[in-house]
Amino acid sequence: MSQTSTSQLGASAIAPPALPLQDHIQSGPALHHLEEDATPEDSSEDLTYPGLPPFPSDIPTAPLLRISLAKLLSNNPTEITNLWNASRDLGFFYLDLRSPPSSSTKRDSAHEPSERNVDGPALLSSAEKLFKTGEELFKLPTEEKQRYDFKDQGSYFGYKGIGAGVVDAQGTKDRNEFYNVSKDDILGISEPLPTPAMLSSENTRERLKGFMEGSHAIVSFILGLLNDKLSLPEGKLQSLHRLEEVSGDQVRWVSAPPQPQNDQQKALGEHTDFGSITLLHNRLGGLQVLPPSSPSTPNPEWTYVLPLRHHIIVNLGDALVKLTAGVLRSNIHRVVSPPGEQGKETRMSLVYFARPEDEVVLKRLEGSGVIDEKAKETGEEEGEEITAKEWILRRALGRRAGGDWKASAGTEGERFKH
Ligand SMILES: O=C(O)CCC(=O)C(=O)O
Ligand SMILES: [Fe+2]
Repeated sequence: MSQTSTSQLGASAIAPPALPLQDHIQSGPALHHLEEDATPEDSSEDLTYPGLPPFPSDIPTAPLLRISLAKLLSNNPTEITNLWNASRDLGFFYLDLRSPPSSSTKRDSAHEPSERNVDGPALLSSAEKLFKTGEELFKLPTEEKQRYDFKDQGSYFGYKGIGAGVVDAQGTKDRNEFYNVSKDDILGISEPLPTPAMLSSENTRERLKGFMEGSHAIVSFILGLLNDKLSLPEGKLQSLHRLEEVSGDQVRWVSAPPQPQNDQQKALGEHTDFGSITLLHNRLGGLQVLPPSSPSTPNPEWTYVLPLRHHIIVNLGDALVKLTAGVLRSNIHRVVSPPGEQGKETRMSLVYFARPEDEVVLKRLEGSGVIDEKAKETGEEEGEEITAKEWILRRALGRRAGGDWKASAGTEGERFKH
């Protein structure tokens, strides 16, 4: 296969020419370049969201690699290398969920168990419907939504109102509301939690079930590819994330109303995600990442992630950092007001958070030379023994108003150590 290597910052790697991207932030030499295979991107594609103001063309955006799920499914080695590099360098990438454009990317191994239920277009249409559900959900009166805040019962599932979370150590209130739905509840693995009537209808539960199964299938598929690259024993990562086992996996709707022009606070404070893999459906800007520092970028700057239609944003969380001694990266991100005209809209995201099963102890996995090598290189000591359940509860509730901000820190501090 002919391969050319272009800069990771090249526009074709990130966004189509229809969305002119200015000089991107200078990312350091530590970042890998995008490997491109012989299939060129369709330059006529329009990746803006219809009916929404466009993301301003003069604002720099982060150099996330665009990876095609169809190419991953067809075992395209270049695409798999890009996935591996993105997972180590930035821990964030776009995943194009569209069907293969031509027979050249037909799945030749679609019957592998790890690929069952992997269906990008179906996930996109299911997300479309759930966006509408989310819009209706947040229209409910605040007092009604408030009845489903279960923080006092030690649970992060259910509702979190605007200002019920904090964005920094000073306790500044957040500017968004969440609704978290547990995978175990929807799949009948745990007792159902009380919900507003619109979420308990059979229709909505079926829709959520399909979305959770489809999201989980993509997560397992990605975990399988990472497992191979890490040279872990066959199926190891997937075995820690079984759909039918008890875990903190959840769907979250996030909604932030427009903010006053003269008072733009962070909607969601800086954080790394707690779990393993996050699949994020975004339509408006506002998400920002802090690119990894390197000798050429001593002062990394918060940089917007441009939402791309037909794509999701995938990011890795702390659990994978802990399991791999930092081979995989969980990058800091936050949410601010969408820029320009987009700031006049209510910003909603739909997220699937995949986490290790509750009882998985988050410590370095055995059986991988890549992980052993990394641990040796960084001198990583075996840290505290904490289960996924304890870790996620501590992190999630510590970011609520009145929680312990310091104790709820994630792996982001680690990056400054090495
Ligand atoms: O809304 C977004 O774009 C990101 C939300 C997020 O980072 C989170 O809920 O962990
Ligand atoms: Fe996040």
